[in-house]
Amino acid sequence: MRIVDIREKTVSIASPIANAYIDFSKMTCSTVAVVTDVVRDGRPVVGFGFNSNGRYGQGALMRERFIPRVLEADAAGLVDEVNDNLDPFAIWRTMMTNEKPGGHGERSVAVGTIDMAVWDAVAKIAGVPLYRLLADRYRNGVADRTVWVYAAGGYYYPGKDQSKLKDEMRSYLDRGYRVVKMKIGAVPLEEDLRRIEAVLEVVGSGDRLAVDANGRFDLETAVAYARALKPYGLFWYEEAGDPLDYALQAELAEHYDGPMATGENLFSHQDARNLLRHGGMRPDRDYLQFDCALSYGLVEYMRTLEVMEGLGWSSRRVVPHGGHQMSLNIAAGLHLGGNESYPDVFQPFGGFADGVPVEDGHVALPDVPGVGFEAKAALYETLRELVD
Ligand SMILES: O=C([O-])CC(=O)C(=O)O
Ligand SMILES: [Mg+2]
Repeated sequence: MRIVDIREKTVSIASPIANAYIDFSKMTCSTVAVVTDVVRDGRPVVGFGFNSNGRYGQGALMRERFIPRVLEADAAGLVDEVNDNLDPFAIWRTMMTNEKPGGHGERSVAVGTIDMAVWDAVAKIAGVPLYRLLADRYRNGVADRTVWVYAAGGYYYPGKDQSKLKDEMRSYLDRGYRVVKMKIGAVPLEEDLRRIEAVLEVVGSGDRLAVDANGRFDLETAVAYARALKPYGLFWYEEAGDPLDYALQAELAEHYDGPMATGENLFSHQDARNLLRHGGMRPDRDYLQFDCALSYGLVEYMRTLEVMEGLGWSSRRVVPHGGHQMSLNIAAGLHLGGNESYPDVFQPFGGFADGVPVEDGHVALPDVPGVGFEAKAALYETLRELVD
């Protein structure tokens, strides 16, 4: 059993939307196919992966370092004899050969994307959905039947007035979501408060609305927003300051007793550990948003979950960033608290399996081998381009 090829391609996910820090007018992402010599249903098993929005395609790093290391390795060393399958941990170690610690910038995205494709292949070789494989291997066979999801959107874009923002949020509720998320921080506080109040008119109460500043604020601005947001009783206040400014996050907690969320821009278990040690995050109410597709994949994610456990955090406090099916599988199989969803943006990568409705804020997973990409037609069409 061996990996015979790993292919990658950079695809556009450009759109006119903006958050408080970046616009997505030139956004790209990598797609990856891990081609194996294992045959199922008369065809070679191919695992697919892609990286989440917000970091660009990582083709150069994959081509120059990570793909050659896997293809040049002794194939026997990448096999999990016990499970008669590929070994994602051995493949991960091979990819990370001769990589120094620290500085988790873009390579964590490159490795995370290949790792997603490896796990897709592993679950396909086993003939089961990935969440089932994870629950069987690591959670005594118990998987969550459905996963709580919230609808992320509410971006800034040219010509978007409050009535359009309200229409967007109403359409999420119509599609079964109970909690929605909108961007803040790209306009003055007073204007954001008017936008928030417009959305509250649609969703009804603060506990159905999360806001996301995308790391834009200095401490003073973060605190000013905290004071203004407090009376709304929001679902969470996300990424107020720079993702690596743990002191800011800790100080902010002194001014805001409602739930806060952060972590989408932390790409390793060491960074996650620093946040939990020094960021003042509160395990009884705050949320962690680590995204495997940006942070060295599921192999590293398991280390992050271990770090959390060691520091007294339930895995249920994790609601990953990224709105992709990989995190949805991890959520169901490893008992996370939920998953982000982008019903309208970042297509075809956002959203879940076709024909599986969101009901009362929860979504079920399709019963197909692997991550479930084949159950999302528009996405599968894009991924297939790597092998057709
Ligand atoms: O706008 C983005 O970069 C995405 C983001 O923060 C989120 O989904 O939480
Ligand atoms: Mg965010």
